[in-house]
Amino acid sequence: MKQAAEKKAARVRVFSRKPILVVPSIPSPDRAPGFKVEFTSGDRRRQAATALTRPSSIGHDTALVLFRRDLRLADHPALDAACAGHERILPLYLHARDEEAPWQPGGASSWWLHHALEALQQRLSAQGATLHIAGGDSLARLRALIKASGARAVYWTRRYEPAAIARDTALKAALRADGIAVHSLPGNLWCEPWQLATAEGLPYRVFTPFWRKLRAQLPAEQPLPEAHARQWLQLSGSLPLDALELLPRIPWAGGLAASWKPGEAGAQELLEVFVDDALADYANGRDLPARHGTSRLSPHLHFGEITPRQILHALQARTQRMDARRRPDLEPYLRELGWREFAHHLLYHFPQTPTENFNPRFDSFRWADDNPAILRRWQLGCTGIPLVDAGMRELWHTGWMHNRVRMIAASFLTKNLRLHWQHGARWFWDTLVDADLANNTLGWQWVAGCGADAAPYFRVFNPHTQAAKFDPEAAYLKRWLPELAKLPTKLLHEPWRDPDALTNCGYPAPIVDLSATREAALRQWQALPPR
Ligand SMILES: Cc1cc2nc3c(=O)[nH]c(=O)nc-3n(C[C@H](O)[C@H](O)[C@H](O)COP(=O)(O)OP(=O)(O)OC[C@H]3O[C@@H](n4cnc5c(N)ncnc54)[C@H](O)[C@@H]3O)c2cc1C
Repeated sequence: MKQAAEKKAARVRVFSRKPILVVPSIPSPDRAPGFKVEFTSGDRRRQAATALTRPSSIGHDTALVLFRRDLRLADHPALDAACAGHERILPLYLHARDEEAPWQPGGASSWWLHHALEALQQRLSAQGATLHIAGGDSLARLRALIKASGARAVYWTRRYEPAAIARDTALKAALRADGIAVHSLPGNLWCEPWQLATAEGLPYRVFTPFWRKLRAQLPAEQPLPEAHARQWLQLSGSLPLDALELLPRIPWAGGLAASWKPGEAGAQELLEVFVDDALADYANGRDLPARHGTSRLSPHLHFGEITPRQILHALQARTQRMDARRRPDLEPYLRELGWREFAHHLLYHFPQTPTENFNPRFDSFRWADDNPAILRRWQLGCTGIPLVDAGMRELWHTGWMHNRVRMIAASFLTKNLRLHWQHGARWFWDTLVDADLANNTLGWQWVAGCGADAAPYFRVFNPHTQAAKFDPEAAYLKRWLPELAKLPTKLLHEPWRDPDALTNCGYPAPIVDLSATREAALRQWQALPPR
C-alpha cells in the first residue's frame, strides 16, 4: 500500500508544471548570498530521473544559456547542446544596452524586444521554466549568476556585429580564465561568415558568386525540435521585464502592436500564411507594395524567433508534397535570404562599413550640407513625393517598409536630396522593427552606390515611374496618404500637376525638382576620382 501511494505521489510530481523541487539553501561550496534556487522539471519524458536528483549534486552539472538574438526554443543549437550536456539549465537574458554602442537598439526594436522576451517567457513557462532577466555589466552579472548557481558552463548563439564580437570575445576569455566552459554556437545563419571564401581565400565582395557557392551547400539537416531541459533552474532576483524600460513612455506604438505578433508563434504563423498565399507569385508579388507579397519575416529573423534553416525546410517540405507542375519556384525567395547571408558575410569581414563607405572612392563625394528641416520632412513623409511619403509613413506607423519602397525612399534621400546615407541608416535604425546592422548597412550602401556590389550610382530611382509601374491603382498611396485618396489615380502619381487640387487636399508641393536634383547628383558623382 505504502509503495503504491509513493508511486502515485511521484507521478503527480512528475506531471506537475509547478516546481517539483525547491531548494532554499544549496550546499554548493561557493553559492552567492541573496539568491534562492529552485528547479522545475522541463521534459516530462525525463522527469522521473530528475526527481531523484540529490541536492548535494546541484550546481556541478548546471549550465547557463544566454538568450540574445535567438529568442526561440526550437532549432536552437546552443540551447539544444546545453540541454543534452547538462542536468540543469538556467535560461538567461542579460540586458546591457551600453555594450551595443554605438548601435544600441532603437525605439521600434526595443518595443519588439519587450514583446519577444514576453513571448519567450510564455514558451518557457509551458515547460515550467522562468527566464531569468538581469541588467548591467554582462561579465559581472554572469559571474554572480555562475556563483549563485554553481554552473560550470555558459552557452550562447553567436552574433556578428562588431560590438557584440568584441564583447563576446572578452567575456569568453574572462570566463575561461575563471575555469568556466564557454560554448558559442551558430544557429541564425545558413553559413558562418568565415566559411565561404573566394578561390583566393578572400571574402566575397560580389553577391552572385557568393550566392552560387552558398546555394550549393544549403543546410540539409533537419531543424532541431524544441529543446527540453532535464531540469530548469530558477534563481530569485530576476528583474521584471518592465524594469528594462523597453516600451515607449509616450504611447506611439499602437500601429506596431496592430501590425505584429512578436515571438516564435507569430513567426510560424507568418511563415504559414506566406507559403499558402504569396510564395507561388513571389517573383512578381514581392515588388508590389500594396500587396502582402513578401513574407514579412524580417523582424522575426532579426530577433532569432525563426531560423533560415526552419524556413528552408518548411518551404521544401510544403512544395515537395505538391504536383511538380504546380510547384512554386523557391529560387527568388531563397536568393533574398541569400542577400541576408551576404550582408552578414560583409559585416563580419568589413566591420567598419556601418559608418564608412565600403568603396573608399566615395569618401570625397560632396554630400549636401546637413539640413535638419529637409531631413525632418523626409523622416515624417512630407516631401511632396507620394511614393516616398507613403513609404516613410508606413515605416512610422508599422515599423516596417516594403523593400521596393525602401530602395526608392533611400534613393531619394541620397541622390535627390543628396543627404549622407548615414542620416537614412540612423533613421531606419530607430524606426524599423527589423533594424539589423548587417542588412541595413548593406541596403543603404547598395542604394547610395558606395557599397559592395552596389547599384551603380547613376541608377536614380524615379518615384513616379516606380509608382506607376508597381502601384498602378495607387492602392498603396491611398492607404498611406489618405489626404490624396480622393484624387483621380493618374493624378495621384504626380499630384503637383494640378496645383489647385494639391492646395485643396493639404498635401505639400515637392520639396525638390526631381530631374534637376538628379542631374546635380550625377555631376557630383562624375567629379569623383577614377576607380
Ligand atoms: C535602405 C534599405 C535598408 C534596409 N534595412 C534593413 C534592415 O534594417 N533589416 C532587414 O532585415 N532588412 C533591411 N533591408 C532589406 C529588405 O528591405 C528587408 O529585409 C525586407 O523588406 C523585409 O521584408 P520581408 O521579410 O517581407 O522580405 P522577404 O522578401 O520575404 O525576404 C525574406 C527575408 O530575406 C531577407 N532579405 C530580403 N531582402 C533583403 C535584402 N535586400 N538584404 C538583406 N536581406 C534581405 C530578410 O531577412 C527577409 O526577411 C533594407 C533594404 C534597404 C533598401
